[in-house]
Amino acid sequence: MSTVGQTIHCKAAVAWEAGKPLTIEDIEVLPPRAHEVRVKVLYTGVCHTDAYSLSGVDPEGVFPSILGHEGAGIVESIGEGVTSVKVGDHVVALYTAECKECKFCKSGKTNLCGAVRATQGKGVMPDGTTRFKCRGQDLFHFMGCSTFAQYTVLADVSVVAVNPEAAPDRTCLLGCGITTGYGAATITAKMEEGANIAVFGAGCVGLSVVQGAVERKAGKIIVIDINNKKREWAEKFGATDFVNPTELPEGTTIVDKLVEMTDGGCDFTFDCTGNVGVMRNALEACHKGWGESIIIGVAAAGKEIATRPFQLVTGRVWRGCAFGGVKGRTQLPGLVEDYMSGKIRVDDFITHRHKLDGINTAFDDMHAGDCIRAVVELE
Ligand SMILES: NC(=O)C1=CN([C@@H]2O[C@H](COP(=O)(O)OP(=O)(O)OC[C@H]3O[C@@H](n4cnc5c(N)ncnc54)[C@H](OP(=O)(O)O)[C@@H]3O)[C@@H](O)[C@H]2O)C=CC1
Ligand SMILES: N[C@@H](CCC(=O)N[C@@H](CSC=O)C(=O)NCC(=O)O)C(=O)O
Ligand SMILES: [Zn+2]
Ligand SMILES: [Zn+2]
Repeated sequence: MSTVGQTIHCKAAVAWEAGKPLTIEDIEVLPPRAHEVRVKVLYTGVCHTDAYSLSGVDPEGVFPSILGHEGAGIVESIGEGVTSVKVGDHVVALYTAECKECKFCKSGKTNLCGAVRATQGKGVMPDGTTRFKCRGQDLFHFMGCSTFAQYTVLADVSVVAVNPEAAPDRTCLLGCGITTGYGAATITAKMEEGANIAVFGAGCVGLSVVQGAVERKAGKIIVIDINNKKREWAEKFGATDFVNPTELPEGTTIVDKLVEMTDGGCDFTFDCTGNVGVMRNALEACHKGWGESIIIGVAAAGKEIATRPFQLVTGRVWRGCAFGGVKGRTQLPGLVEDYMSGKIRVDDFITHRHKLDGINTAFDDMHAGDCIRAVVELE
């Protein structure tokens, strides 16, 4: 029986309040309205940002909500006016929308898009309402995606169709972590061959920066992580060096160490931890005159970055990027093809797998230190 135009009853992992485990609930998913797409979610990754928002430190965190933003699935139905995808398309959810018409999209200077960002940050669809109900209550959306549900509704600008031959338990990871790191290295950083780089934090994002740097033929690719288990991971993805900052000799800082290893400082550094102290080290480990530090990590509400302005006066550059600077609708299908052809590694990132009812274990995995990405099957 067709579900088109009907409310769908299905399961979802609901975040009722900050800091509490998710609970598996029967929810109602309303039909998509104009310029919206309803997607049967097949797989979702669990990103550090989901844990960040669930913890309660995200200024945009609203509850009750359905988290998840690293998802892949199949279009179940479309609302009026949707032309960019059709029923049956294999799609990836985009937390960085691309409308192709707004000031941002037309600027050619950024992958950020202004079309749905304001409502997305409030946990609602562009018309200000939600498409989820549970126990008689509305549930908020998350990052325009809400992939911890068997069905979700997204704005059409927040969905991209990809090669249906690509396995959705892999393409879901291109919806955030891998694309973010790979894009930061290959799009945001204008990395020349032989550049010396340092990557702070060897999770999915950091290791993806490493694979992007290898692709750009960087020189030294130094990974810094406080967890020694990450050394093997870093080397597997092509890092030339690994440093655990907690094991440096007394009196030697991580900045001293990196400056010494790179004859004066790195050409590019990347923060993939979300720790503002690490962000400062990453900036100060850059080469005088030209070194660029790219902030990727998401820091908690109230946290601020600091450095001596002299660091910038003397030519170091602080910048940041969302989704690696990748334009989702324009560029993600190509990245999926790059995965299919073996140019981008995805399979290696999957260390843990769960069914929807094991989703809280996926959050525990993330904190246990031996997890790069847990993939959750929605069926
Ligand atoms: N800007 C954007 O578009 C995006 C940003 N993010 C953000 O990027 C960051 C990384 O995400 P993800 O890879 O999923 O996270 P992970 O938790 O998988 O990886 C973070 C890594 O950093 C390590 N780490 C923690 N503290 C330090 C420190 N002081 N020095 C060095 N290493 C440290 C962690 O070690 P341990 O294993 O011991 O915890 C872990 O290996 C997060 O802040 C996330 O919110 C994610 C996606 C997109
Ligand atoms: N809601 C947070 C900001 C969180 C944030 O910076 N998100 C990143 C993506 S993290 C993905 O895992 C991002 O894309 N930022 C740009 C954006 O427009 O949201 C807060 O308010 O601090
Ligand atoms: Zn993410
Ligand atoms: Zn736009």
